[in-house]
Amino acid sequence: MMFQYYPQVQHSFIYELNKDINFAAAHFIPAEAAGKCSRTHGHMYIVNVTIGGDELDETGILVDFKAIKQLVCDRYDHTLLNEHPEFRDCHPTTELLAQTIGLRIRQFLAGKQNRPQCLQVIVRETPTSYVVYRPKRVT
Ligand SMILES: Nc1nc2c(c(=O)[nH]1)N=C([C@H](O)[C@H](O)COP(=O)(O)OP(=O)(O)OP(=O)(O)O)CN2
Ligand SMILES: [Zn+2]
Repeated sequence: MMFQYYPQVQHSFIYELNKDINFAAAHFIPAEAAGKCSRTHGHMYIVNVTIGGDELDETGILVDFKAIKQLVCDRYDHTLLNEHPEFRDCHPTTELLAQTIGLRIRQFLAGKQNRPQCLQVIVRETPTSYVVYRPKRVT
């Protein structure tokens, strides 16, 4: 496992949890401007999710690391991203994948009594390209 430098997100929560997730997927960007990326190709996506909160649950955790991994991998690992309904009307760019993962995690966390918040999602598509998505805070 490679340890990486991650951009930090500012917050005042007591707890901050980070989960690294890797998955393999294919995609294509069906736009003339995308050049070679308009052809189907694959990536080993590297995702980092940051979650904050002030309260732990009855088990003593903010949120289960495994649950965060499953949310992402069960949906996207070894799939063609373009075939998912969330990318029917938009392209599976790094930006929109990060946003989609962020929204998915936010929906999952909304059901938790201890109210953890998704603070940041980083999606690395290649060794030289990554996007940081920071959802607007709901207060
Ligand atoms: N802002 C974005 N730009 C590009 C995206 C994207 O999602 N958002 N995606 C691509 C392609 O999908 C491509 O897979 C990644 O492109 P790139 O970083 O250019 O890949 P390289 O390995 O060729 O990078 P080098 O640093 O030149 O080796 C393109 N752009
Ligand atoms: Zn690509």
